[in-house]
Amino acid sequence: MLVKHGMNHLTVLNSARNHKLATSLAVLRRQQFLTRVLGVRGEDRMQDPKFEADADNILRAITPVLDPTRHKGQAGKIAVIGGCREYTGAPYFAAISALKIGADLSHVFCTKDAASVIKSYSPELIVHPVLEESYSVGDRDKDHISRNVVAEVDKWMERFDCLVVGPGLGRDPFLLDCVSEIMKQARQSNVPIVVDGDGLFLVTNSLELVSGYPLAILTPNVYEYKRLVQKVLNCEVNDQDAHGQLLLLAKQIGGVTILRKGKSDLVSDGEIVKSVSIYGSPRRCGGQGDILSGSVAVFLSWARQCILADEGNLSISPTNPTILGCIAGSALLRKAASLAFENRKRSTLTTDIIECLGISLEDICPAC
Ligand SMILES: NC(=O)C1=CN([C@@H]2O[C@H](COP(=O)(O)OP(=O)(O)OC[C@H]3O[C@@H](n4cnc5c(N)ncnc54)[C@H](O)[C@@H]3O)[C@@H](O)[C@H]2O)[C@@H](O)CC1
Ligand SMILES: Nc1ncnc2c1ncn2[C@@H]1O[C@H](COP(=O)(O)OP(=O)(O)OP(=O)(O)O)[C@@H](O)[C@H]1O
Ligand SMILES: [Mg+2]
Repeated sequence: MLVKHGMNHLTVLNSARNHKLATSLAVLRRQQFLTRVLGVRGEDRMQDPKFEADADNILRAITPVLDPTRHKGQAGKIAVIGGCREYTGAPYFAAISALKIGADLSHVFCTKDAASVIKSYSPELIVHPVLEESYSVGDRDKDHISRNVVAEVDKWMERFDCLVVGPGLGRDPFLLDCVSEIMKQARQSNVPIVVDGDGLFLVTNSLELVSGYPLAILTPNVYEYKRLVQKVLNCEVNDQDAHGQLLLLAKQIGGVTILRKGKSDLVSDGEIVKSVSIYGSPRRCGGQGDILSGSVAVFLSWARQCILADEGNLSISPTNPTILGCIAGSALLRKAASLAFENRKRSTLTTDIIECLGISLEDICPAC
């Protein structure tokens, strides 16, 4: 085929090398330009040490001691809204991560197709097959079905310390309408919401669901962040002023907390910006964001408990529980990913990282 086009392997290799060289030169020139203009390399500004969170101390401060007088439920009850025909892994990863970190109960609200599959992954999860997609509803009374779906989740709502909306949710319009109603109920009950994956697709198109809700956390990956920036700020992602843009974005959505995932994780509530740059893993296998959303939900719940118990005298800063939850979740995931990679190298998978969550937390705050 190559010969047919008048190229042999050597010419292809040379042209590939030349292309690589030209790209490297272009990157170098751009970095030199930024260094001249900004005084610091653009990428490095995202890892400026003065913004780096004191993640270990935060983890120590908010992780509850294993007190024998506590009863089941006090270490956290998390619910994941997600899981459909296509995706069963994502809600499982989020929900099981919450348990592995130390939450007492982890629920999953998903479609009927997904439920038995998720149950078969683990008997530890409480799985509710309540969500419906358009294909299963057909011409039946959609209003009636929607009311039932929302009521099924709502009867549990008061018990939850945090909802995670989106891992493996899919994008079916009827299902997303029901989830919008569930989010409104959660907000009315003052239940914190971590929005991830397809939940971000929903929220980006219906910002009013989270706008002005201080207990909402958005955890966008690179594409989800791009879509959010385009929608809210009407511009492109600006990595030269990543902190400023994230601050502005969080402020524009009424002070929600945003955890921008990437080489460094950046967190802002519209007032401050913090970064977590602990070395994680070079493996980018799918599912790591799901571990993060489940972890953030648990740490946010623990941070809120701590703040209530200490009546605001927490010895760490910042003190916003959503920011604390994001920092703790991000740091723990990165430590676990690093440990898993040490053992598994290129074959590191999300399930390997989940197995390292416990030991990674143990290293920072021993159970006894
Ligand atoms: N095992 C599982 O069940 C998993 C399910 N997941 C779920 O899958 C659903 C979809 O999430 P994804 O993060 O995969 O989202 P997308 O389906 O939007 O993106 C999938 C991939 O497509 C590419 N892509 C997306 N937008 C792009 C763009 N604008 N330009 C170029 N490339 C682009 C990227 O490589 C991206 O990682 C979510 O519900 C998520 O929670 C993921 O969490 C991964 C694991
Ligand atoms: N380039 C990177 N270098 C180091 N860590 C990264 C990098 N990109 C992402 N991460 C880490 O991986 C975690 C998951 O981020 P990622 O962007 O993979 O999420 P995601 O695409 O939503 O994942 P999922 O597949 O679960 O949907 C983040 O907390 C982040 O710390
Ligand atoms: Mg994701």
